[in-house]
Amino acid sequence: MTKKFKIAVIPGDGVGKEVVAEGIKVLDHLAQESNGKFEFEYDHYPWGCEYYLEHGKMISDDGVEKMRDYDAIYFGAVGFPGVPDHVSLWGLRLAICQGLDQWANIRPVEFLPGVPRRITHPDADNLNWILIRENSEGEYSGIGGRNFDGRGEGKEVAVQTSLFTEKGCERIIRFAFETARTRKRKKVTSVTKSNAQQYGMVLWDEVFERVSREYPDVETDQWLVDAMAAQFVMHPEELEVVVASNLFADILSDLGSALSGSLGIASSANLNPEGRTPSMFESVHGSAPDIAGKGIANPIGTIDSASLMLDHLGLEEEAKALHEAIRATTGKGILTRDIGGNYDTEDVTGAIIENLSVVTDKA
Ligand SMILES: NC(=O)c1ccc[n+]([C@@H]2O[C@H](COP(=O)([O-])OP(=O)(O)OC[C@H]3O[C@@H](n4cnc5c(N)ncnc54)[C@H](O)[C@@H]3O)[C@@H](O)[C@H]2O)c1
Ligand SMILES: O=C(O)C[C@@H](O)C(=O)O
Ligand SMILES: [K+]
Ligand SMILES: [Mn+2]
Repeated sequence: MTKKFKIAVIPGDGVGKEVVAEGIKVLDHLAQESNGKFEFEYDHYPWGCEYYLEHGKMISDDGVEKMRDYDAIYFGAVGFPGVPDHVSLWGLRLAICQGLDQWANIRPVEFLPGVPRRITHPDADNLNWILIRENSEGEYSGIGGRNFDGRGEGKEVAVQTSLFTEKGCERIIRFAFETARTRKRKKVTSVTKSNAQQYGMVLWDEVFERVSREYPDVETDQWLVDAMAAQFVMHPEELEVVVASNLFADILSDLGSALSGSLGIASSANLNPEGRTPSMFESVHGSAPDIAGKGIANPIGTIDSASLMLDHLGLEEEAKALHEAIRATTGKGILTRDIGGNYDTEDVTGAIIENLSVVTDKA
């Protein structure tokens, strides 16, 4: 019997629209070639900054609730000049991630063959680490305010509060340890700034130490975020599973992707690990207004996120084949401009689809 997966598609803004269209081509190809094993049924949602300019909101009132009907959400990117970034981000990505309690955001840092990397490590081909971003609280609690009594120009104040709960820390830290158990080295590095952030991040550290005692088979390491940024560059071979707060992991994931070549190749999954709600798959990068509409965006981050989605849907073989096809494509030098090539978005997708047939024929 054919398995049917219902996918909500939210291309969003800027290059998000371009790269999601490419990801759908790849998914369609896989479904076509599956000999009736599975198919995808997509619903496209027009949410984003254009929608906001027309309707005064980033997503329809029942939008987040509607997402519960799907097996997964495939997301592009949000944000575009003309709508303040905090309005677009809170109105769409965070509304969905927090509304559906997608509390674990996984962001692999991968060194693809043929992609010039900005790291001098002699064994860069074998580097491969994964960032685990707390995705529900921390610096993204949204607690705060401005202009409490209209103090007037030059006297404004703003309060922005982080929220760390023991439950929130524990579930993401435990998730990191469980992830480490599935990997080669079995090592978790926890990143905080608990010298300066003496409440929330000290709580995080305490939870880390407590949970780590339940995983004696997993090696642990703890770093302050500033030193960790340097470690990313100096000793990437020491990294395997890196767990950090919402904001720190956000920043470190851009650093990791840049070291591996470009923001354009980094994939991610916003997971509700309990499976109570659908998870959302998207690139790490944003809407890239500087290159939007030119057909030159790198589609790999979004296509590789589709591979994470396939894996999540139980299509492990297809996920692996897609990932291998991406590696074969970069290995052959089919690269967009951000990674030193001259190919357009569609060329890369075409090559991935071509390589996919080669990979699946071999299997
Ligand atoms: N998850 C998301 O939807 C998400 C993530 C990051 C930023 N944003 C939003 O996106 C907008 C732009 O943010 P930004 O400029 O800080 O970050 P960005 O990731 O959009 O772009 C940063 C740089 O990386 C390049 N880049 C990004 N994706 C690329 C791709 N696929 N191929 C080639 N080059 C690529 C861009 O051209 C740009 O020079 C803002 O509104 C921001 O809030 C959204
Ligand atoms: O931090 C965010 O939520 C926006 C963006 O920078 C991201 O990485 O998804
Ligand atoms: K994105
Ligand atoms: Mn980011």
